[in-house]
Amino acid sequence: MFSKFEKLVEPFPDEEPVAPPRTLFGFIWYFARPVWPLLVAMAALTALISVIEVSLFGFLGNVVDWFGDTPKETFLSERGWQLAIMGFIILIALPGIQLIDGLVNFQAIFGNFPMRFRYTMHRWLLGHSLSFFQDEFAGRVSQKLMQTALAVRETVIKAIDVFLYVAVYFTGVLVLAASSDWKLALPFLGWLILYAAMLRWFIPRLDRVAERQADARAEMTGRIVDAYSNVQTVKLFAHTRREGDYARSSMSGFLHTVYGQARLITLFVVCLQTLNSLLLFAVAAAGIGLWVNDLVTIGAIAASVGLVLRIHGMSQWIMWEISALFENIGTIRDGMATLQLPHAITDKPEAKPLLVPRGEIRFEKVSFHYGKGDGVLRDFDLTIRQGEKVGLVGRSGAGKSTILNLLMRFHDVEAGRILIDGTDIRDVPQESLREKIGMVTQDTSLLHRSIRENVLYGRPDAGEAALERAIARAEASDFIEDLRDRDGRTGLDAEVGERGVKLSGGQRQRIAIARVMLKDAPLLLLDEATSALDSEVEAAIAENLYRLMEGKTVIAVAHRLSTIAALDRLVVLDKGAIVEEGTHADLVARGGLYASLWARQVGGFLPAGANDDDDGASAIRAAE
Ligand SMILES: Nc1ncnc2c1ncn2[C@@H]1O[C@H](COP(=O)(O)OP(=O)(O)OP(=O)(O)O)[C@@H](O)[C@H]1O
Repeated sequence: MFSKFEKLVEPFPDEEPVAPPRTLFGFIWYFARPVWPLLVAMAALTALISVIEVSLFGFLGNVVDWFGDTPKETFLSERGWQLAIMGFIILIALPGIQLIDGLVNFQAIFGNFPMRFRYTMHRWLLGHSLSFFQDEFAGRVSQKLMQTALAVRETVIKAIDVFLYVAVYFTGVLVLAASSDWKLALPFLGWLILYAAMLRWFIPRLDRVAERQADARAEMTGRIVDAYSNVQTVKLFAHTRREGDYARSSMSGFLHTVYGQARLITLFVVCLQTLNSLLLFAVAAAGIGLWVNDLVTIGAIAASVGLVLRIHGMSQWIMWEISALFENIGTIRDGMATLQLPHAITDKPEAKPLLVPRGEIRFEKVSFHYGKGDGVLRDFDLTIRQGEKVGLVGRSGAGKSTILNLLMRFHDVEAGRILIDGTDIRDVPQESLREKIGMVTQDTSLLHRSIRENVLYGRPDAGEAALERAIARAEASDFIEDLRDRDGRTGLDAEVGERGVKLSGGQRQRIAIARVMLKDAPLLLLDEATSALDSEVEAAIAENLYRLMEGKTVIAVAHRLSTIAALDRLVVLDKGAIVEEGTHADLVARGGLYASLWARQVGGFLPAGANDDDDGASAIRAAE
């Protein structure tokens, strides 16, 4: 029975996720729509339970009246069948309905609904461009994903539960009281009006305080997380105490909002108790007055007092449910600001996979400034022929990484175009573009998985032999053999820790190189690909790296010029424009920017032979 209900909602739908709607209602409905029949069923069951509960009080009143007007001898024969029906409702029908309600609520919706949200939105978020994740903290995005999923579920369920239950229940109460005498309904009506006024006054205030509290909580958590994630800097500057004080000021800001909230709660509880006492008093007084004048029966008074006591407990519940509802709506609004952002870089619907028969890369009048209007790349032209190996050289901030990132389409160019074998990279699916490019970056963070999974990321279907060959070519076999993680897994199966922190920078970079070797894509981008390696390992890898470059078009960026001096052509950038081009020997001979950069790297003088028109190899040796 449980599993039948658990299968009513598919938590992992196949459909490709699309941008969720921008309005609050649209956003909630987008996720609620697939389960609407269950929500309708839940609403109907809630209404039914509510009607039964009120009618139980009505029945209680009748029983009290029967005690007075039916002789004991004939009581069972006269009232037996009515008692049996009520017994059936109490013992069989009500628990049965509550069971179905529970199955729909907990088995079908409770777990599946938020998981469906998370799965859909996670896939949507993964489609965002790199700059989305650079602007947002990863932790913040994932927290929003988790929280908003629960908030959407709670909002939908609470909205049905509270509003429907309350509407049906109070209508039932008024009808029941009025059916004895309309005057008996007056205290309930009065209570309802005052209660609504109270909610109107308290809820917006609680809502505002909850919003301030959420901000204060985010600030407090942010400061604490910042300190933990930069703990090395904190220790380096011996600022442990200062960090404590820094967090303390945000903690006291948070505490302030808690005090504000607690004051409102105390005030609310006192007001509600007073109102409920007034209701009890008014119903009892009205009941006695009406009974004295023979206008109502004892049973009606018993039923009314029963209802008052029930309302006593319920009114507090409603208040918390409504303020929780507002809190959840606040969470959704907050989450929506991040989750519904449209993808900045999208594939054209008619995009066809990229084909790279030759591997020519062409930048045509490319301008790009990270949306700042100016200052990074302007009218940049560069053609890299099939199989050519080009090194990009320039001072820090010249725009080298930007060029590689544009080619990967991590950002879209603001003007001009980038062509691969004549195809504009905006006309092909991003995945097919990136499948054709192998890239090793300076700051390699690994996935929090095993070494094997990290390397296989380059080509998930690669066999064991190919995997081991790639690792050997990246000079990574030795250190991998010695690895052991906390759970005792060794070698390729050892986990690397979050972002690969348990490995040295050079080890991480070798894994990244192995991954790209395994991928074996026709275009290769190396952005400071060997910067974290010591000279010995770098020299050992260099040969394999050159072998990997064979037949591929390569763009390499390196500050250590010796690592790229031997490439076919060096392109020297300054402030986003090409200022020099040529082989290492040409450029050194020219005595321009490259020559001065090179001279500084080899110790303030040009090495012997650097001016000769060799392939730069002697210069490299001199620089080492
Ligand atoms: N995500 C970004 N948002 C805004 N501006 C950026 C961003 N990334 C880089 N920049 C700016 O673009 C310019 C070029 O940066 P880029 O990283 O391409 O230079 P680089 O030549 O690779 O430098 P380095 O050698 O230090 O890595 C710099 O002025 C930098 O501040």
